[in-house]
Amino acid sequence: MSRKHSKAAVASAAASTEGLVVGSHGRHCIVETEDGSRRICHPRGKKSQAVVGDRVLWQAPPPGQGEEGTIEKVLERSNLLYRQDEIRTKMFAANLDQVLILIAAEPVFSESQLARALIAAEDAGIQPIIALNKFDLPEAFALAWQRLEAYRALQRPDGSPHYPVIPLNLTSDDPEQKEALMDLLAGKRTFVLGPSGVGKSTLINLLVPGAQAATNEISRVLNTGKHTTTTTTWYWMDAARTTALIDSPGFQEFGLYHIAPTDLPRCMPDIGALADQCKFYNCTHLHEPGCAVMAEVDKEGSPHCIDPNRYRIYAELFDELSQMRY
Ligand SMILES: Nc1nc2c(ncn2[C@@H]2O[C@H](COP(=O)(O)OP(=O)(O)OP(=O)(O)O)[C@@H](O)[C@H]2O)c(=O)[nH]1
Ligand SMILES: [Zn+2]
Repeated sequence: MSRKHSKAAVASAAASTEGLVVGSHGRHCIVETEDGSRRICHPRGKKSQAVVGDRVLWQAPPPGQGEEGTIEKVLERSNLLYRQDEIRTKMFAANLDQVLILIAAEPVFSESQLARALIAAEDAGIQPIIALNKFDLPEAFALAWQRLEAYRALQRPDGSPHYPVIPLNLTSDDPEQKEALMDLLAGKRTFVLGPSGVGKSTLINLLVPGAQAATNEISRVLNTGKHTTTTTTWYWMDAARTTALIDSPGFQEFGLYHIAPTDLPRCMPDIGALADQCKFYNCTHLHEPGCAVMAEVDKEGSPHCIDPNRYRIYAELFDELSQMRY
């Protein structure tokens, strides 16, 4: 082989291929190629640290050097869902269409955690859907549904619901419920977020044929002899690979350190709808005279009435995010 030819051969062997990150564990990832096959890849450097949902350019190893590839480049993301506290940033997933926030009649959900998840999704520009599971527990469900009233009432300027809020009973095999869920998810990449015990595994098993097998496969591939902790997992719901559910481990605290306190109204639509009518353009809506937001808190009968719990969450977050900054 001429020198020129061998150079070309090396270049083509080392050519990068596009792939989708479908699993991650620590710093390594599982990349799915166009033909659906999967392999472990390691980031080349700090800049190529990928998360589930990322499109990446990856390279196979040179012949004789095993199966594991390298991620050369993370392609530009359309969005990234993450949380951040004083110490670290935790990236959930990238390039999402929707976040399904799953809560349940039991265990009782934290409204503050729900509000935080909604704020993070708004900030990332990802459509949130709230699903309240376990409607077969009538008393607890009625209470929880009531607690969601402020969320159910939120509307976009055209009168459509700002957050779809859907009741579920995931232990039932009602075909209509399944069909409605399929319709909601069809053709989209949906990240499932929710505390422990709400029914995330039940949801995945209901909608993803062979989910357990897929999970086992990912653990098998990732488990290189070490103990494998929970990971974020991508599931295709259809053979054509157009609809995806992404499941992640639960979390304790949802830090929003990446959001400036003055950005909160933009991410809380009920507050944001009034924020530009305050007397002062830089009103914090906490104490200023002529504040249009404060005037509407718990104002019965007003179409712009702000739920007092929502306002309390706003004020607490404003305080928390301001303190973290100084
Ligand atoms: N009554 C009732 N129980 C449900 C429903 N959906 C799920 N469960 C039960 O709730 C419990 C928790 O469900 P999982 O699917 O394991 O919840 P998870 O969110 O995956 O929880 P973790 O594994 O802890 O993250 C299980 O015992 C389920 O059988 C429902 O609609 N009604
Ligand atoms: Zn104000």
